[in-house]
Amino acid sequence: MEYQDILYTKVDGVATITINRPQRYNAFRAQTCEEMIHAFKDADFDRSIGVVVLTGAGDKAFCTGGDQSTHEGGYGGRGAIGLPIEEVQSVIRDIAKPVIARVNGYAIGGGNVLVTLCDLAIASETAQFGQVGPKVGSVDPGFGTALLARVVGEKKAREIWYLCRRYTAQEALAMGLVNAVVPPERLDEEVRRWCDEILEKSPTAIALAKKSFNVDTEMIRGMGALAMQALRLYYETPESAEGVRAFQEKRKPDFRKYVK
Ligand SMILES: CC(C)(COP(=O)(O)OP(=O)(O)OC[C@H]1O[C@@H](n2cnc3c(N)ncnc32)[C@H](O)[C@@H]1OP(=O)(O)O)[C@@H](O)C(=O)NCCC(=O)NCCSC(=O)c1cc(O)c2ccccc2c1O
Repeated sequence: MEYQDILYTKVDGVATITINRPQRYNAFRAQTCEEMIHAFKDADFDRSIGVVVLTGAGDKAFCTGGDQSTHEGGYGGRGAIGLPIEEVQSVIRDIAKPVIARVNGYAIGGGNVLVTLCDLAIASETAQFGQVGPKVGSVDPGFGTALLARVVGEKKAREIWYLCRRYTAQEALAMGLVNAVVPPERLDEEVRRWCDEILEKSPTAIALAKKSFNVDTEMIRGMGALAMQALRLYYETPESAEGVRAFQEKRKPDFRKYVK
């Protein structure tokens, strides 16, 4: 597969997938998801690879979720919402190798979900985290909500989704969303150090550990699949459209008339 939206490199046992859409703050569209799925599978099948790093191009954003400029009641590609994001989420969990999020900037919306899903996360001091779904007419009521609650606790996860605030890297560390925070100039070195420590370990033991960690939260995948069908219907409503339009028009959304 020829990649347009991602960069994919392999160096000394580490595969790095970089979402390469800095002009869109590394938001993903359908094409980006297809390429990420392909690259993760390649890394899984490649016996020279022991760890996968997921990151974003540039220093502004790790990933800001779905590309709102391609969102018109759906994202126009494959799957229930026109974006096979549930397959990206699944492949991160399913590959037998640890995935480390190298969080170099904004991890917002679906980008924050990716951080939640990665086995480990190392953030630059400049990174910012948060959810925006209820502000922009969307929600990820699967791994986005339920797995987040497992990672940061119920109260914090509800705060993150209901208030849509932004959190600093230090706050993300305190809530357990990331494993380490370093100055931006030390990010690559720190990520490599963590990768090298993993690469020294038994790959079979690591794979068994990863798969065993997944078991406890596996039912969330089913919840997410159901949610995608519901989201398809939600995206067709004026309420969801108001959120997308407000983001595109750089104004506050007006959802009050949709209170049930
Ligand atoms: C990321 C921000 C907090 C940055 O704010 P800031 O004020 O610093 O900068 P701007 O807002 O001016 O943004 C700069 C520039 O980037 C463009 N941009 C940023 N994010 C996106 C995006 N996601 N899509 C398209 N473009 C984006 C922005 O338009 C500006 O471009 P200009 O040309 O105007 O300069 C802030 O930008 C922000 O809050 N972004 C919103 C992010 C967003 O709405 N994301 C989508 C949420 S929905 C989602 O991600 C999602 C993901 C999933 O995985 C799901 C899975 C299952 C179900 C649902 C899912 C889902 O809904």
